[in-house]
Amino acid sequence: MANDIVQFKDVSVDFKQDKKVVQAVSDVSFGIPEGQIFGIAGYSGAGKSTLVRTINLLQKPTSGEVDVFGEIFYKKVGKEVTLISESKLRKERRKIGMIFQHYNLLDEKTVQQNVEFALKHSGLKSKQISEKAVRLLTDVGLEKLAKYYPSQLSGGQQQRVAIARALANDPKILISDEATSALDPENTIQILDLLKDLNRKYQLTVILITHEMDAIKRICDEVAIMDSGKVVEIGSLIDIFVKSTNPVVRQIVGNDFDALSILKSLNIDTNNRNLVKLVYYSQEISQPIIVDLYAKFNVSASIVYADIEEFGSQTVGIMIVDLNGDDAQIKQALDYLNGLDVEVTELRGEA
Ligand SMILES: Nc1ncnc2c1ncn2[C@@H]1O[C@H](COP(=O)(O)OP(=O)(O)OP(=O)(O)O)[C@@H](O)[C@H]1O
Repeated sequence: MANDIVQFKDVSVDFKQDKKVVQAVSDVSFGIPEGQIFGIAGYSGAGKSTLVRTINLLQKPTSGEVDVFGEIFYKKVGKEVTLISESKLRKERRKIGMIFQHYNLLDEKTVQQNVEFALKHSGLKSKQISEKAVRLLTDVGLEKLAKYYPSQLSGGQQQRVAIARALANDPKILISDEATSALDPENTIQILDLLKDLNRKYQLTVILITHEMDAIKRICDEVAIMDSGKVVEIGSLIDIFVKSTNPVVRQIVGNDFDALSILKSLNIDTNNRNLVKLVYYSQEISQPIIVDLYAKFNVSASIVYADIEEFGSQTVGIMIVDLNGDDAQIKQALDYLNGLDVEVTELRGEA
């Protein structure tokens, strides 16, 4: 689409290992909209890092096309290759920052010098470089630690230095490849929230590669699920975590909203019961539903399972209820729920 900052078109990457060929990425096509926090999730070995390394051509595709900033960076159809020039690629790469699980800081340099090092080829004078480094360290909340050495910092603080360094050349895209995987939960949350702040403040497109679903749920706008080199499904958090029925996606993102798996794990048979799944998008709604169904339709709803989860700023609730009452009134009750913007799925006889 026109506002995609990255577009993959039929991208494949093969690696030759001994006599075997490993297809790390297989015919992947999708776009990453500018200004989004876009998650790429999947198990280890799914091809996430390899795919993302094709953006700045750290990895050339075996076939397919990668467009970045609206330009063809690489295109290979048959034997014909179109490739961005070496000098242009060098310039464009500065607009693509990267952070990883390992911080890769220079131990013998201070925090500020680590950031300044990334500005060596920026064309700025040394005073401007210092000022910019201090500004970047302020952005990541480390201005007070500018004179410290990496070994004196916690993992979360070191990752903040790596983020400041990745932002040194004012990138338009920040690729985060498992950047929170080695951090404890508290530092993970702080780094994720920092990425979100930077995304908002600088309209920075963030590509978040992770196997941590909580990270995706906390900050991503959209997510692509990868498995065995392929993209299995792409969508909003609600599309993927709440609505997807793809078994591979469910296996990767969990079954919190998959009624049949929930019932199976609770050992509950759907036959001979009026089990209904209700999904709703507001925290206040669950209690009134139960009360309303009885008051308005004389239908009693006993809760078999209930959960509420946060997806960014969106709250989503799920209840599985067993309805008891007159058939006609149950039907009216379900119609009523549909009208309340509650998604209703009848589960009778499903498993
Ligand atoms: N340079 C390489 N040479 C050979 N095989 C490779 C190379 N890089 C990756 N692979 C293989 O390609 C597949 C995809 O790897 P990739 O690192 O992209 O997956 P991933 O989803 O990012 O997983 P992880 O988070 O573990 O890195 C794996 O089977 C991996 O072993």
